[in-house]
Amino acid sequence: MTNYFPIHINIEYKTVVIVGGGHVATQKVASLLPAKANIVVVSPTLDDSLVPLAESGQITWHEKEFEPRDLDDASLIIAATNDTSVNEAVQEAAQHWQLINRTDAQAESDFITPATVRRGPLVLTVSTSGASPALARKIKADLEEQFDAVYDDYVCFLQQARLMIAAKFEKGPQRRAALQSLLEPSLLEWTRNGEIDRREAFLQQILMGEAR
Ligand SMILES: C[C@@]1(CC(=O)O)c2cc3[nH]c(cc4nc(cc5[nH]c(cc(n2)[C@H]1CCC(=O)O)[C@@](C)(CC(=O)O)[C@@H]5CCC(=O)O)C(CC(=O)O)=C4CCC(=O)O)c(CCC(=O)O)c3CC(=O)O
Ligand SMILES: NC(=O)C1=CN([C@@H]2O[C@H](COP(=O)(O)OP(=O)(O)OC[C@H]3O[C@@H](n4cnc5c(N)ncnc54)[C@H](O)[C@@H]3O)[C@@H](O)[C@H]2O)C=CC1
Repeated sequence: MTNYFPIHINIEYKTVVIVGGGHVATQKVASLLPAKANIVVVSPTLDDSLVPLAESGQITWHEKEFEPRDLDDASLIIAATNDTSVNEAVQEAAQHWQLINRTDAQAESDFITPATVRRGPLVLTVSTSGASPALARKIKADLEEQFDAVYDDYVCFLQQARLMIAAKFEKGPQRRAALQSLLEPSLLEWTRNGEIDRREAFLQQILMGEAR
């Protein structure tokens, strides 16, 4: 089994070439869109759900069969056709500095893509290292329930509060204690209930050095 190294790549405006425009390509596009990648799909056909994205310019569709020069500007490459020989040709054409995901051949891949839950800045990813993609998907569904939509606002609040604490306290035990007290579970509940005043009052107490 490969022990993959998990990283979060800043792929903004970098080119990701997806060869193939079917069901699997659609899943990969969905996880690339929030990362603001420059998504290029090379495929003679395009899944219905991708057509509006191509029309609105959110992805670029090259309506053609794969050729090696399609990879010229790619930082990442995803080979997602239903034809093994084409996926092999994509792999063959990739330069050594380009990272490739063979959606049909994990052992040949430089990287694999996890199942992902996004809640604003909070990003939860699940991988089974390819052992069971279906399990990764199921755990994702469980996480979506456990970490519901309110976490978006909650983590944004924590981010702002952390900046305020960092501006107020020097690095050291007092700052650490203040940051620790932000994890008081009531803050999540108040966020959930829209009790923003209570949340704010609690933060002000922390900033006054009254962290418990
Ligand atoms: C290795 C990896 C490479 C890669 O693609 O990155 C890979 C490979 C393969 N997947 C296959 C099948 C399925 N994949 C899914 C679903 C997902 N697959 C994803 C990732 C990965 N799939 C990478 C490892 C991830 C990990 O486990 O850590 C997810 C998590 C994320 C994503 O696609 O971005 C996404 C959930 C998206 C979401 O819900 O968010 C389902 C379930 C479903 O669709 O409902 C099935 C059918 C059930 C099953 O087979 O288990 C096959 C066999 C194809 C065949 O036999 O025809 C291969 C090929 C092989 O095993 O070599
Ligand atoms: N990683 C994953 O999560 C999964 C991977 N797979 C693998 O991914 C492969 C693709 O599956 P789907 O997307 O469901 O197939 P699909 O049939 O929906 O899509 C295949 C796409 O490849 C395009 N294509 C075919 N020949 C091409 C060429 N020469 N150049 C460019 N594009 C070409 C087709 O036009 C089509 O758009 C499967 O064969 C399977 O091995 C399957 C399920 C899940």
